Amino acid sequence: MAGVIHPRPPSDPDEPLPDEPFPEAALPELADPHWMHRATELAHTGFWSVARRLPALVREAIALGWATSRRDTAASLGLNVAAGLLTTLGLLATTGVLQQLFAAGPTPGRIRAAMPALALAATAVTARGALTIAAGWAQARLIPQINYTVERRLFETTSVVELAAFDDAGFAEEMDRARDRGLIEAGSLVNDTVNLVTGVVGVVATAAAVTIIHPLLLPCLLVAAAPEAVTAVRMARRQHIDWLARITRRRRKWMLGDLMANRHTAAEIRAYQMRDFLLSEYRLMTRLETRAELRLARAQTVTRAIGLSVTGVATFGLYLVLGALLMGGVVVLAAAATALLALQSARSSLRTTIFATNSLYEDALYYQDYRDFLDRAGRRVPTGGQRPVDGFERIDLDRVSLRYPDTDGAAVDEVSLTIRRGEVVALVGENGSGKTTLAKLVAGLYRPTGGAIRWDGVDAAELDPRQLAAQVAVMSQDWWRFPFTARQNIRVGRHDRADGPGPSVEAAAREAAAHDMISELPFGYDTLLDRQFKDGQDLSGGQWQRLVAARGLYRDARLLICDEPSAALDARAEHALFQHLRRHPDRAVVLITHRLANVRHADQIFVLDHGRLVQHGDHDALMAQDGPYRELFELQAAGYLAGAGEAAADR
Ligand SMILES: Nc1ncnc2c1ncn2[C@@H]1O[C@H](COP(=O)(O)OP(=O)(O)OP(=O)(O)O)[C@@H](O)[C@H]1O
Repeated sequence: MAGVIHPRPPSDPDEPLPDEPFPEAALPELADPHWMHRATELAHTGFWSVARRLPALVREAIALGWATSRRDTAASLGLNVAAGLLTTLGLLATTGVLQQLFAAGPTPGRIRAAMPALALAATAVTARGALTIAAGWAQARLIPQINYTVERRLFETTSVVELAAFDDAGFAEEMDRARDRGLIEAGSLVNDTVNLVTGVVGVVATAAAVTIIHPLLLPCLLVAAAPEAVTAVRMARRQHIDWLARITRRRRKWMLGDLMANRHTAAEIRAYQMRDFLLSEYRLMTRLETRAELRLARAQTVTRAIGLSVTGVATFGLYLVLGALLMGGVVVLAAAATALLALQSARSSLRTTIFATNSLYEDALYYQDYRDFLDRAGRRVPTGGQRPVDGFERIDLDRVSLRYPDTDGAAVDEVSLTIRRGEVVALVGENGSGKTTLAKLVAGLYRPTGGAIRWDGVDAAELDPRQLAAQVAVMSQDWWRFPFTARQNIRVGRHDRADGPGPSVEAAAREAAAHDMISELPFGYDTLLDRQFKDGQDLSGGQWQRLVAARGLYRDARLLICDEPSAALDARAEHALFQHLRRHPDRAVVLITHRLANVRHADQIFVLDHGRLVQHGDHDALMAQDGPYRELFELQAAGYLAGAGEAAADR
């Protein structure tokens, strides 16, 4: 669908819509959601193909339930089966009651004779009700547990897979698919399985009772119940396929609604006066949606009317057959009356079975996405080595390269350099030259696709990955605004650190020039930094960056990587931060910045160009050379000097 621009519907919202549909009316540039492939698969599968896959699906669902809670799974299924047996018993007891009531003799005597069967029927109905309630309770307990289990499994996996997996478009899409629908469908899969079992047990129990009463009644009952079952299948599938066909449009309608009622878009929508445009698109979507709903309602009414007519004829036929059997003395009156009662029970159980079959198949398709994703993600969990690591004297990069998936060239190309404890090392270069990628390689976030990184002579791949990560703090260029309090936002830098060595939250905030700013917040360090919650506050970009710097300093790691740590800081905050990024005997700092004044005092400056290391030395040595460092430095310096000159001229 992507890229196909369909004809636009009338822009005037009051103009009548022509008959032919506009499937891509609003926002035609949007492609279908990735999980639509399952919807299409479903639309093209017939009911009987679905039914054939049922045993495997039921096995899968029961295994999932069993792994989550044996007790609740056994109770959900066992109690429903027991309730089905009581249905049979109830119907048989009812026949007994009717036989006594229709027997010859005075009425009081017949009622007395019917009492034992009546008591049995009442007990069966009551016990059946109690079992059904208990089964419902077990089912209600089971489903949230399953939802929780599959959700936990997913997040345990997504949070441990290697970072490189997130650069793989296929992986990201599978993850979205697993999260979007796969998660929700696991609970439904089990729920629908229990419903299916309940429906099938109901049908079998009714059929058993009818067969015991008289074998000839069973085919009569099946023929009478069949039209309603066929109508239910047709209506359920039609409704489902129609629902699928409208998903894209409903999604667009939801997106338009979200644009008009969203804090983040409110300013832009007003600034560009987009209201009328968005409202007209929304109205159009609503009208198309209403038209589709009416079309479905019309079709469903026709199907229902035909179904009911055929059901009426079949029921009438059943009456005729029962009449003939009665007249011929083949069945007694009581058995015929019970058959009519059984018909109601069979119809309701059949309906449950059919709906559950349809839903179960759909659930299974989406649940498969979840399973596929877990398999794929499981293969991308870094294994790492066993060797312990605690600090370092030197980290050597030996012809290290990294090529991102689906890209032509290497982002980092055979770079060799050494970082020593106690040093401040700067990475410099134009946009896209590979600085951030190189820093992530040093931090162990990516594994090199070529060359090796050695910590005191040991290949990083042999080191325990958790211990290695504990040595590193990264002040990232693209930090996230975590919706926690200011204190938590700093503490997550090393959330499991007990009071002991390392700066306190406040000390780290002071070093990053964030303390005063945090103290001025309404609840100080306990202010929640997310406006979407009560009493939440927003920070400016620069204030957030101070907080991120405080987090990095709080982590108190042996290797501190600062990727543009001051891009959003004002001059005073920047000055304060760099006071704390100076040499420290126990740690090394890798600094990436475009503000070259900040790298002047670095022990080593590495200049990158298109992923390759093109210059190396300290500031004085690099300024003495005619290379890119001096060129970039002088360009920046000239900007400042020109500004100073103009300012002086203005005065
Ligand atoms: N996740 C990724 N997937 C694919 N390519 C990427 C990814 N991240 C970066 N790149 C590419 O790798 C190259 C190096 O990017 P990198 O972010 O390391 O540069 P940089 O020197 O830090 O740039 P800047 O100064 O703009 O921050 C660029 O061409 C970029 O487009």
